[in-house]
Amino acid sequence: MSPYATPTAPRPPLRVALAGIGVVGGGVVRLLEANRALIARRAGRPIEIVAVSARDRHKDRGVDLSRYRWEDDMDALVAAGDVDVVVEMIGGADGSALTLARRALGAGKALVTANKAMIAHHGIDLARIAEEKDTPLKYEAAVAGGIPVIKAIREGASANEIARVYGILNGTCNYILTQMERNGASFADALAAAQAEGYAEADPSFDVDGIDAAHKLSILAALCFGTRLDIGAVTADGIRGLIAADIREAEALGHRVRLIGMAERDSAGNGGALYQHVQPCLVPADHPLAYVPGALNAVVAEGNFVGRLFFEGAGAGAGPTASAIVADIIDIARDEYGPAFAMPVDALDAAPAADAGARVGKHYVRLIVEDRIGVLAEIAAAMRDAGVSIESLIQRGSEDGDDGVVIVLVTHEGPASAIHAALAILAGSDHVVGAPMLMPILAL
Ligand SMILES: NC(=O)c1ccc[n+]([C@@H]2O[C@H](COP(=O)([O-])OP(=O)(O)OC[C@H]3O[C@@H](n4cnc5c(N)ncnc54)[C@H](O)[C@@H]3O)[C@@H](O)[C@H]2O)c1
Ligand SMILES: N[C@@H](CCO)C(=O)O
Ligand code: NA
Repeated sequence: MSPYATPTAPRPPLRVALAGIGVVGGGVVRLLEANRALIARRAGRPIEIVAVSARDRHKDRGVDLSRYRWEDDMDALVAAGDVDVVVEMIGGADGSALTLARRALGAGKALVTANKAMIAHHGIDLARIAEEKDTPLKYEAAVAGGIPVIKAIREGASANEIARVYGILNGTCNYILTQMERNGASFADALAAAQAEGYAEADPSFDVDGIDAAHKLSILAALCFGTRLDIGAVTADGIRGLIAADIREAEALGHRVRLIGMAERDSAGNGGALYQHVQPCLVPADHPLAYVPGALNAVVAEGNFVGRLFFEGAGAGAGPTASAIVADIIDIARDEYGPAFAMPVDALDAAPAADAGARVGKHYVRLIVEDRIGVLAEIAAAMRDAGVSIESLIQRGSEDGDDGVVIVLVTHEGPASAIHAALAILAGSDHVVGAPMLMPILAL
């Protein structure tokens, strides 16, 4: 039948079961209820919640679940004959979420998930089951929340070879950084506020240690480069080590600090090796990424015909995440789906990991040192011995509550491995207090 044809009989409703009714699950219930009529017109048929399941039936979630069938046991969602789509919003790479996902796909049901940890670790396995069962596996909400970036790259940019993909992939970290930058908030207070807003993972160390962004980056890399997901090849440094002085010094240097995930083909052409790294970086203050505030995310993809694409929008929170999940459900209702990673699993290549230490660029190094004669000479000697050329060096007074003075170095272009070597030398110094902070200065 032509897709333009009016169906002779109304299409039956698409029947959806929701597993995990927390921040995201509550948002999905609210969205499906609020936009029910519009969604039915766009999807060509009604979308109905037929069953819900979570850990605690009696928890107050601010949504009325009494009109939906409650299942204590998630397996019942898979076994039910009246469920077409299972929506997984539990979280965690393994455990209940993975068991549910495998069983749902194995039973030939469509799976929609917001779970980047699970997709990053098990996406290939799950995509294989989906292919074998000819059923959809959709995960728009898993990467950059409400930004339709999976759809944009998988479909809109599918004609392009993509050389590089990068961006702000964690709403919690961006919220913390902008709170520190704009309001002088402490790290702990800003994190608590992000948690209260529902942005953070159940264990917020996944956010602040860069792990959540690494999950998302690995998924983007697979999509952009046609490579097999390899979370083990992604290195991640988080934002725990940042202090207020880093935010100030970055500004004084004409930059802002952002947690950036970047995946790129090795320009040295080492058999298509892939660089995949998450780390706090100095971004030029006039680059669009520097203007991304709060829990927003942004993704930049560079295609060989389309050029630079920039996507920005809410990366976390109930509403935006629900928007992405329901868009996936609508695609399923329209029978619009294809391979999860834009090509069949067997067509994806394995890409070796590129040597991150060989990457050349300018770097920001912040040290806290004892205020005594000879310390600057010691730092300069460590840099010289490791082959690091210093462009500028600033010494500031002591940080509140700290004994030492703050030294900020900007290096000339050089390999990251040389700076690591210099910092390893300085780690042996009695005069360096605490851990240094190293950030690439991006030239975007
Ligand atoms: N919060 C966000 O902004 C956001 C955005 C994008 C993606 N996500 C992802 O969405 C998923 C859910 O996140 P959330 O913020 O809604 O979490 P949440 O903690 O608010 O909700 C999780 C839900 O799963 C249930 N649950 C947890 N463990 C369970 C188990 N073992 N068995 C049965 N039920 C269990 C909980 O009872 C709760 O209802 C995660 O994968 C998260 O990474 C969250
Ligand atoms: N904890 C995640 C949720 C969205 O994936 C974040 O802060 O970005
Ligand atoms: Na998204």
